[in-house]
Amino acid sequence: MDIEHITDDLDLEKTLFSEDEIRNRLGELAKRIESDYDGEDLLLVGVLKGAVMVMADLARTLDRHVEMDWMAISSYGSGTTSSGVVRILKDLDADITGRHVLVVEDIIDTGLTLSWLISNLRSRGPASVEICTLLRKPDAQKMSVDVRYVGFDIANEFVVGYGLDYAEKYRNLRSIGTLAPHVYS
Ligand SMILES: O=P(O)(O)OC[C@H]1O[C@H](OP(=O)(O)OP(=O)(O)O)[C@H](O)[C@@H]1O
Ligand code: HPA
Ligand SMILES: [Mg+2]
Repeated sequence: MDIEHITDDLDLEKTLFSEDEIRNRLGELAKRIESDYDGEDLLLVGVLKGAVMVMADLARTLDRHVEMDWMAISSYGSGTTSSGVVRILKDLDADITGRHVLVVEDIIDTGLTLSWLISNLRSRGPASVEICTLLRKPDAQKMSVDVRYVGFDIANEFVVGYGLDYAEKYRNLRSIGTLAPHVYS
């Protein structure tokens, strides 16, 4: 019995996207990315920790050279205050001046994290900054974010798996789903 089976049985209410569905959709996005950046240098920037799975699978699906770098940021105020204030915990190793940057994310929820991050990256003088996110919640967005590559638009409900956590758990599920009510109580 693998770990996904165990946690699926106990804690997931419904599965939204299976491992296969995620893989297929990333394959489609990868084809568009290959074509859009044909002949260009490309730096993928993953946002820790949630983007780890998307980054690992997207990067391996891309049939071209890419560089990978990571940022860790801590968001404040995305709950009641909605201030969108963000602190950098780990900055990029790379200087992105003049480079094509593709930010890789697991989810855009309110949009506060990415709207802050994109303006921060733009201030560094890159050739371009675009976003690839596996999930987006259109009904939850407080800040509009211009996203070039979206895996799936989903309803405004809390999801876990494939990098997405609830209190740091469930990131290692292979599929994405919602949690059963007993988990929250
Ligand atoms: O659009 P928003 O409302 O800003 O939410 C999206 C952000 O929230 C999650 O990160 P989180 O802060 O939970 O950190 P994690 O990736 O380490 O789980 C997710 O990975 C995005 O980065
Ligand atoms: O729905 C979500 N699940 C997990 N982490 C998140 N961070 C923002 N939205 C979510
Ligand atoms: Mg989280």
